Amino acid sequence: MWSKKERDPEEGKDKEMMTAKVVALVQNVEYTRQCEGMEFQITRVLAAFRSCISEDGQILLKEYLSGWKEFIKFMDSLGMVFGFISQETTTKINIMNVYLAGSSGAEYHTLQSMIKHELDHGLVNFKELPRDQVPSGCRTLLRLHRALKWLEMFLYKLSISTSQDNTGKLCALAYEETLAHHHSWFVRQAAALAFLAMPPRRELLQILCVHKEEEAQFVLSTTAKSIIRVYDLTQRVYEAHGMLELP
Ligand SMILES: CCCCCCCC/C=C\CCCCCCCC(=O)N[C@@H](COP(=O)(O)O)[C@H](O)/C=C/CCCCCCCCCCCCC
Repeated sequence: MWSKKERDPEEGKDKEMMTAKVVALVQNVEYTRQCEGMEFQITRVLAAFRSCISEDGQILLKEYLSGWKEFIKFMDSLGMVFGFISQETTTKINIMNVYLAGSSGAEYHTLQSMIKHELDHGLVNFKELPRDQVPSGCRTLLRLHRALKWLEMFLYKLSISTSQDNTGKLCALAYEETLAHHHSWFVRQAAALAFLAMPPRRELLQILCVHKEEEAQFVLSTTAKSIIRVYDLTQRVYEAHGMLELP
């Protein structure tokens, strides 16, 4: 897995290196030309996750969710087999958007303000999920947060893979190590079937507008590191409030 130094390239001199790498990728004329016309663009994921941590260390929910909306385009490009995953992600994003657009929308500007608002108003259920209530923003975002760990693990495995590796197996291994224990038996079976339909590595990299091996490592590791920063900060905030196991 990514080393500690790699996990937080924003510290010290690595901050300039990380920012320079992201800028280099986004401004790479040849790379961005390769992406023209593509529905899913990894550079939009980069931009979203790079911009969702404010200067004072807040997680900006609008930007966070815009990164997830780009992920849905990726899943939709993989076909119907991934439809239930895409639909589930859309459902979670829609719940969040109702809160961001609602009468208390200002309280949902950041993860931290959302947690304070929902705790202050007794909106977070620590014991069970009442079926007759809209799930809280804290609980809903936690589900997306957990999935980011899967993505981090999958991107890492993909970044060190070769053309001989089976991407479905990489998906499944990352899923077993991160998300599976949060899911029901039925969901785990459905996910396992979806992984069988994962396109080969070469096709996946084409969706990422990557046509050279050396580009793959750079694009995947740069993307992963922008996601890791958000994941790690979100994890610390949830942990500080004892909210990592919200039902
Ligand atoms: C080459 C890489 C480019 C990056 C693009 C990757 C985009 C995909 C990123 C993440 C996809 C996973 C999102 C799934 C959200 C799951 C939320 C969740 O856990 N929901 C469960 C719990 O919710 P509650 O029931 O407690 O409300 C829900 O029960 C599960 C529903 C079924 C869907 C879960 C399937 C999880 C599969 C994870 C592997 C994703 C494979 C995507 C392949 C691109």
